[in-house]
Amino acid sequence: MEKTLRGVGVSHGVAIGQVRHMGTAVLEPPATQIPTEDAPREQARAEAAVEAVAADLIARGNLAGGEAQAVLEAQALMAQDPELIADVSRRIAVGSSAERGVYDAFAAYRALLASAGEYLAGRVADLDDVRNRIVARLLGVPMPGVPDSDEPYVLFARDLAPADTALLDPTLVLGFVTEEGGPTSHSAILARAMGVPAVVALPGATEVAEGTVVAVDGSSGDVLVEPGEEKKEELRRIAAERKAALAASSGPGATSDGHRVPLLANVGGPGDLPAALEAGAEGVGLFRTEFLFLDDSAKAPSEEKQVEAYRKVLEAFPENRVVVRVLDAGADKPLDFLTPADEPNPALGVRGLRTLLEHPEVLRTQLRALAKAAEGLPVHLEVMAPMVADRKDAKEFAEACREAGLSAKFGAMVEIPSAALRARSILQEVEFLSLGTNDLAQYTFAADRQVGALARLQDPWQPALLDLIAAAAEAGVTMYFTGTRHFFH
Ligand SMILES: C=C(OP(=O)(O)O)C(=O)O
Ligand SMILES: [Mg+2]
Repeated sequence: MEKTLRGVGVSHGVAIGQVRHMGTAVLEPPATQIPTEDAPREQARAEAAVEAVAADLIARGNLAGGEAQAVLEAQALMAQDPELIADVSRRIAVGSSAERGVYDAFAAYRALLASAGEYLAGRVADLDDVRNRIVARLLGVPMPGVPDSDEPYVLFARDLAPADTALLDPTLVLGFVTEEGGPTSHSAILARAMGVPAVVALPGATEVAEGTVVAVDGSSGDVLVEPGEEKKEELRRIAAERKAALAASSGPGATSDGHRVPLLANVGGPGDLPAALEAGAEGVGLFRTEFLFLDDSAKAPSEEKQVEAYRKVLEAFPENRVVVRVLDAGADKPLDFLTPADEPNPALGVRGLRTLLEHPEVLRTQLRALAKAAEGLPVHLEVMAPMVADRKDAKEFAEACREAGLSAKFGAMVEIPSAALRARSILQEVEFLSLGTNDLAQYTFAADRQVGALARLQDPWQPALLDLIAAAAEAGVTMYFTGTRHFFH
C-alpha cells in the first residue's frame, strides 16, 4: 500500500526504482553452542554457502574480465580452500553454528596471512571480503558494502561514508536515501556531484524492505513507498519540467538584478566535469581533492597520477578560475595511512591542514603536482587549505605553497569559528578566504553534520552562522579596500 516517509531533500530530482540496501559491517555471529544432532545440518549450510559464494565470485569475474577476473577467481579459491573448509567442519563438530564456524576459521586464517610477509598481508582485505560474503549469506542479511546489482536501484543506507560512495557505479545508482546525515553530509554532497536525487535524515530508511519500489523526491524530501501509477507519473512530470527549465538557462551567472556571480562548480575529480560543464559551470569553486585519495586508503596517489587528474580539471576551464583545496583527510574522510585510528573525537582531531602539517611530504607532493599540472595553461589557479584555525596555520600553508614554486593564489577556508573571528589576521598570510559553511555550521552549533536529527542546525540561514560569515566578509572587504589586494570569494 502506498505510504509516504519524510526526510530532508538534499539533491533535486526524482528517482523511481527498487530499494537496495548498503550492507552494514557483518556483525559477529553469536557464539552459542548448538546441539550435536544439529551439526550435520550446519555442516550442509556452511558448504552450500561456500559453494554459492565461490560460484557468484566466478560469475562476476566472467562478467568483469581482465584484472578484476583474476582477483575474483583468486577469492573464489580462498572460499574453497580445503584447509579452511576442514577447519570450519572441526568447529561445527564441537558445537559452532555454521556462521560462527566460518567466522572463527577465517579469523585464524587471517592472523596467519597477516603475519606472512607484505604480499600475503595485502590479501587480508580480500579474505575479509570472502568471509563477509559467506557470513552474510548464512545470516540472510545483505552483503556488506555497495549492493551487488546489475540493475539500476535506489540505494538505501544508514549513512554513506565517502569511501563507500567512491565505489558506487553512477550508471546503476538512481538515487540515495539515508537514515542519518544532514544536508551538508558527504552523502548529500556526493549525490549532488553525481546528479542523482537524494533524501537524508529519513527515519526508518533501513527498515524498508529490499526490492520495494519507491519514488524519491529529492526536492521535497518525500519518499513514497509503493507509489501508484498516477503518483509516479506526476513526479516524473515535475522532474522533467525542472530539467527543462535548467537546460533553458544559459550564459554567465548573475543575480536577477544583474549582479555578476560566476557559476563555479564543486567537483571531486575529472569524473565530475561532464555534469559541471553541462550545468553551465564557468569554473570550479571547490575541487575536493580527497576523493582522488579514497581509492586506496593505504597510500597517496603517485605524483604523476595526481598531475594527470589535476590537469584534466584545469584544462576544462581555460582562462577561468579553478579553486583547488588540498587534501582534507580525517574525521568523516579518514585515510588509513594518515588518520590516527584512536582519536576520541575525530571531528575535533587531527584533520585537514593539521594532518598535512604532520605529513609535510604529502602536502609537498600535492603542491608540486598542482604546479606541474598548471604549467603552460592559461587557467587562474587558486589553491587553498581546509580547516585553517588561525594565522599560524595560514602562514605555514602559504610557506609550503611558495616553497613548491606554485604560481597561484593561496587561500584559506573559513570553516572553524576562530578563522571567521580572526579573518583579518589570516588575510595577512593568504590572498583569499573561502567559506566552508558545512563545517562552520557543525563547529558553531556543536552539531555533527552526520547526524540527521540535527539537520535544523545545518541551515545556512541560521543567524549565528550568518554573523560569522559577516565577520569574515567584513575582514575581506576591509583588506581589499585598504589596498592590500586581498580579496574575498
Ligand atoms: C566546503 C566544505 O568542506 P567539506 O564539505 O568538504 O568538509 C565545508 O565544510 O563547508
Ligand atoms: Mg569542510
